[in-house]
Amino acid sequence: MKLLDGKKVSEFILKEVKEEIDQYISQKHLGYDLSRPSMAIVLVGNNPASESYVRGKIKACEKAQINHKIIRFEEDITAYDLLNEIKYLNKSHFDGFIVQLPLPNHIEPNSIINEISAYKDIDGFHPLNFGKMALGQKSMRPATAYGILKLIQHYKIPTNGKHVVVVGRSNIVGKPVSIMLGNDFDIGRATVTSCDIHTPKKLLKEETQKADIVIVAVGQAGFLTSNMIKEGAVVIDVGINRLETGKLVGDCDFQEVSTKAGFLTPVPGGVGPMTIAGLILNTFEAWKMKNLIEK
Ligand SMILES: Nc1nc2c(c(=O)[nH]1)N[C@@H](CN(C=O)c1ccc(C(=O)N[C@@H](CCC(=O)O)C(=O)O)cc1)CN2
Ligand SMILES: [Mg+2]
Repeated sequence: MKLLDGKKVSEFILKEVKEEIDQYISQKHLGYDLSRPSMAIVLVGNNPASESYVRGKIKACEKAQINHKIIRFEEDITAYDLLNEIKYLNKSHFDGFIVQLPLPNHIEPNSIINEISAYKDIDGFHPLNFGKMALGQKSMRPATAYGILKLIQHYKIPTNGKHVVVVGRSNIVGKPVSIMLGNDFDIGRATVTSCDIHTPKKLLKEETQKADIVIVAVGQAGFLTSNMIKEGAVVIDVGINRLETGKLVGDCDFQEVSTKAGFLTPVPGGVGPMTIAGLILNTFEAWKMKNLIEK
């Protein structure tokens, strides 16, 4: 079994992005002095997991030399005030921004996401970007799904004509990764089956046992066991579950699955860092679009 080292691949991507930015700036595209890309992160409340992910995003910005700012709000901010901040950020100098999820229960996330300028939506969550992604058009792509495709690409794992089973259909992971792997691109052209936590376990097992690639994103420790996969399968574990012991685990029974899978992402160090790499790639793309480097 080979580990798919998301930590290493993400470091590689951040370095590459930094160097490409350096190059564009030194070339003075269209004769202008370009400033480096910039991102803002809106963080509401003090959810410890969100704090940790945001720290990861800041570290990645530092490595790629992307300017960054955290904009913090108290847990009890109103949806109205948060929307006003979004409207301000849409017009600001930031090339892109995100609203860290989850939001407090009194704020409906779609009412906020839908107001983000599609040009600055570096999470790729806005309906315009999601729609373009689904149609196979150039767009900002949901960061986790984008990161998973980059990981598959890095390890030269074929997807063309392969059977992929995605377990989980959230808007930020399961749904976009299913669509992207079914699109007509090099990293795509797969036969994709979309399942979730409601798929009867017997049917789910029949599907996953046939899969060349299983992507599991359900948020349940120990959900995917070795009797659910075929020998040599590629297993991509998107889960992040913190056990009572404090240990961080994915959705796979790692010990079991690692004896049977051909490739497997660890948790931590697999998909998580690739999510952040996807965000950095989107920021780079938003910056290039703004500066007319790419349309
Ligand atoms: N606005 C967004 N909110 C959320 C997203 C998102 O893409 N945009 N995704 C998740 C959380 N997430 C990014 O925000 C995220 C999750 C995990 C990691 C990560 O690097 N995990 C590490 C372990 C970190 C730890 O020790 O806690 C790993 O797997 O190695 C990065 C980003 C929900 N919200
Ligand atoms: Mg999902």
